[in-house]
Amino acid sequence: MSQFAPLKNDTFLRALLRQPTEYTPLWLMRQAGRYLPEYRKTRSRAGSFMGLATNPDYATEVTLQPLDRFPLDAAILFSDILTVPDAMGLGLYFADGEGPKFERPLRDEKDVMALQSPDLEKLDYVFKAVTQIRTELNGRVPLIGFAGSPWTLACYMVEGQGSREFHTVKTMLYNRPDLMHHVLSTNAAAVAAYLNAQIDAGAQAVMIFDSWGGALADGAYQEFSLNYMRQVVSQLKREKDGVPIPAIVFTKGGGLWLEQIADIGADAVGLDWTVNLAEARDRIGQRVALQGNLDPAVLFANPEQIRGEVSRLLNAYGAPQAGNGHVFNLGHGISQFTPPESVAVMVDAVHEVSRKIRT
Ligand SMILES: Cc1c2[nH]c(c1CCC(=O)O)Cc1[nH]c(c(CCC(=O)O)c1C)Cc1[nH]c(c(CCC(=O)O)c1C)Cc1[nH]c(c(C)c1CCC(=O)O)C2
Repeated sequence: MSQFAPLKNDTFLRALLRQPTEYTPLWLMRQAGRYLPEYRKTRSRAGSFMGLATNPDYATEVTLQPLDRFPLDAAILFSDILTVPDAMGLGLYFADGEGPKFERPLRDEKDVMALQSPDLEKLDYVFKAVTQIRTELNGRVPLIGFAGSPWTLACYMVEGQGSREFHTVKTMLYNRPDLMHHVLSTNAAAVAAYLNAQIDAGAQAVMIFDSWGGALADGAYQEFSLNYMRQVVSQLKREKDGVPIPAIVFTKGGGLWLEQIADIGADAVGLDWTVNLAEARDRIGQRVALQGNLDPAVLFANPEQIRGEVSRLLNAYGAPQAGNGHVFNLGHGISQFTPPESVAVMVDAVHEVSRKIRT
């Protein structure tokens, strides 16, 4: 028996498991974030992004904010993928107005060989937040846990920050593939342990974000990103208290490799907005559920256009049939400049139009 309240809305979990649903469930990548004035308020009280993420009370508060505004079908833990390399000792910080950075990036053989899977104690604030969020959700909707892919984490760990060209990490990949593989297998072990601890703490589905897999060449993608996501997925707990825990994998820019991504053992594959949803359904929709894939920029348009684009996507997928399933989402994280009213229009349109398509 679970210590948590029973789920009142399990539409999201059923869609991931390719079971019938009355409508298409949705949630949004980065649904808790700067486009919400209440998020900005809590963030200024906390002082910084990490101040929010490391305090389970704040993390719970901001996780629930988008759900109080919109009838979304899932909550996602408020945290960041870079908490794992931080716990490995790389020293994560956010400089004002810039993205995330590491004080001690992996620069040479000595740095790489010293890398170890982190003591999960150091990430206890994450697991505490998971349990507190699940408790306060009180069965409203399922809670998603997440982690970065081994490759995407390695990009930040070697570059020391975000990058456009990935000069440093790709130099290591081609020049010293042995070192690259050492980083990636350490990351894979860390990510699997981290996701399993989130599942133990109460996460009801998990997602692996491979934001930079699409920066790799064909061949390199399979060797340096996909292989390690497969390792992670194969080590995940797929059940808790007798209930399945679905796993979602998302490679941004992975459209060319959908069949291979669908083959690594996850329940669902996330799609960015460059992918045609009807084609993706035909290619892999009987093997995995699909999640996506509205261009986040659609939310800058007027309500009529938003409803039109939502309807176009839902119709491209069509009515889910036996053996397939669709979770609506954006093709990448929501922009901080999104008007919250546009999100309300989109959420209502997804529920309304998808009910109609089913009848
Ligand atoms: C690459 C990556 C990161 N973080 C993440 C990824 C993978 C997904 C993707 O590709 O977007 C994942 C992430 N980051 C965050 C979440 C929270 C859950 C959610 O609501 O989806 C998730 C799932 C919060 C966050 N993580 C961050 C913010 C903004 C920080 C702030 O409040 O100032 C949020 C809400 C910071 C962050 N963290 C990261 C970056 C590049 C940034 C800066 C982004 C920016 O400035 O827009 C690394």
